[in-house]
Amino acid sequence: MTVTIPLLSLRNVSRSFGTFKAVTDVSEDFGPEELNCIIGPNGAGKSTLLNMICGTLAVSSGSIHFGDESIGGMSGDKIARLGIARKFQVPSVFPSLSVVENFHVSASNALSANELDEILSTVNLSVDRDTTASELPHGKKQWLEIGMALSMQPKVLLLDEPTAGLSVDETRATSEFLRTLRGKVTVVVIEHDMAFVRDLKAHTMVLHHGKVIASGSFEDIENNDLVRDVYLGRR
Ligand SMILES: Nc1ncnc2c1ncn2[C@@H]1O[C@H](COP(=O)(O)OP(=O)(O)OP(=O)(O)O)[C@@H](O)[C@H]1O
Repeated sequence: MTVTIPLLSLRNVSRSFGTFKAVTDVSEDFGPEELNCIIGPNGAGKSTLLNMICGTLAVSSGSIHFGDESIGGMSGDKIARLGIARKFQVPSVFPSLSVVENFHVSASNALSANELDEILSTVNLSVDRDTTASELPHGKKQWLEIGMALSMQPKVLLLDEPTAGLSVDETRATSEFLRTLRGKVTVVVIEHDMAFVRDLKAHTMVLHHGKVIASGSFEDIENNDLVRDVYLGRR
């Protein structure tokens, strides 16, 4: 029997703001090179959880392990250097640089021509390689930023609403290319768009009022009565 050791492991992770508990006792494992999704209504604690994983916010209690390293209290820079890359909801790119230059600037180690081509092709930007970032439409800026995070050659890629502001076709293309990352990098995506989450076929965790109310395949989640109640607004 093969035992998969989780790459990222959260145990009883909590975060309070004053007396308000934004995240309470979250325990979850993210396996190596798996696709994972975190969903939940507005204010459920999704971004707070991601912020704790990448070191933007300290945990109030509980532990976060990356491999066998405890990263719960580490600075964001140190966590990034260990191999956890984060893309925020609003694209932040170098507007006057070309797509390829943006990738080179983001790379932690020099990218070979093959690595560069692979990233360009993954995020559908091969034909735009020499386009100045400021001239890209919003959707391609989102992809550029995912490419910039991939240029760091991370072990974990954290994405906060990568489909924000994208068209239906762009959203579908995004889930298609994220699926190709399975087997290459551990991906954790926060999303609101249920069609996208269904398409992604990822391990899905549902947060509600800061607590995990369900975790499993998207089919399990979709058929879970409590999750349906939460999304239909009955709780
Ligand atoms: N710095 C902060 N100070 C005080 N309260 C905060 C802070 N950051 C988040 N919160 C509160 O914590 C709760 C969880 O917020 P969070 O942004 O993590 O939710 P979310 O699930 O990502 O929501 P959304 O889907 O709307 O982005 C919210 O009630 C929010 O107002």
